[in-house]
Amino acid sequence: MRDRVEDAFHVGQLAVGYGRRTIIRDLSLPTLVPGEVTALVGPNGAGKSTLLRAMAGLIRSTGSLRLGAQDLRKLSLSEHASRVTYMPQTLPQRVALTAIETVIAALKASPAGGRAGAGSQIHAVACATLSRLGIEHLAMEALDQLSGGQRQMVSLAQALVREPQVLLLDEPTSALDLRYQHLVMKLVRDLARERGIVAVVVLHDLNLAAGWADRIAMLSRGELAAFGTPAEAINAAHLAAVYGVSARVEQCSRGSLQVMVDGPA
Ligand SMILES: Nc1ncnc2c1ncn2[C@@H]1O[C@H](COP(=O)(O)OP(=O)(O)OP(=O)(O)O)[C@@H](O)[C@H]1O
Repeated sequence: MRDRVEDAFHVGQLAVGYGRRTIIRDLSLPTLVPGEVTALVGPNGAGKSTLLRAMAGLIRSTGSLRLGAQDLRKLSLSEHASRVTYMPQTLPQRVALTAIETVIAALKASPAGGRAGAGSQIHAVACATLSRLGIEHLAMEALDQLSGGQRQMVSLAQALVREPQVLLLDEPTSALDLRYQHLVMKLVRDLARERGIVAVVVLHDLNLAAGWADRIAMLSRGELAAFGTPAEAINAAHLAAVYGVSARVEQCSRGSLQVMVDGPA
């Protein structure tokens, strides 16, 4: 298990933009600790993907990005990527490879591939990852013949097999049916706990976020509007201010939060 302090992820005074347009200005997050899942939520265009890509080192930003004592800005992009894995919103290219081949390729390209050792072990690790996601039956299917949701699951397998310290998932459930949405969120939560991963997941479904995330980071126009446990961050006042909706947030008989939107505020 990773150490909560040594392997915590720190994002401080981050500023990100495209050309001259600033999207995120002076954004700091409370420390993200290993073993916890943070759901990054907010309206369209709030800057969620931009923030995730900056955390992954894929777009230029200023401010502080640290993993424990390690300043991520001092690392090469590949070193950064070996610690912080980013799964983009866009689905994998329709390449002429099977699902298992794409997972093996991702594993071989990461330090986890070196740790896995020989070819047969690499194959076993890739198979185990597909099984854990409940998609072992897709192993020999050509990626370009899979549905959008199935390709999203393979993309997630590619991210998980790299064994990152920080896992950044941009809308990993957007193309999934109900069962797989919950299966993916449960898996991310379980893996975060088991392996001490810092997981940040962009979600639009607030009920999914409230059900599976330890923390909610609510973004509005490039700024952090709320951060805390689901009960702290998701409430009628925040939903009205950030999303412009009139909503009720109630606890269901099993204890989880339920968001009911009555309409535009
Ligand atoms: N490559 C880009 N070049 C220029 N502007 C961009 C680029 N990507 C995003 N933007 C702008 O940055 C702002 C934030 O976009 P971003 O994709 O980060 O939002 P988001 O919160 O992830 O939205 P959504 O929920 O719709 O995916 C938007 O105004 C968008 O137009």
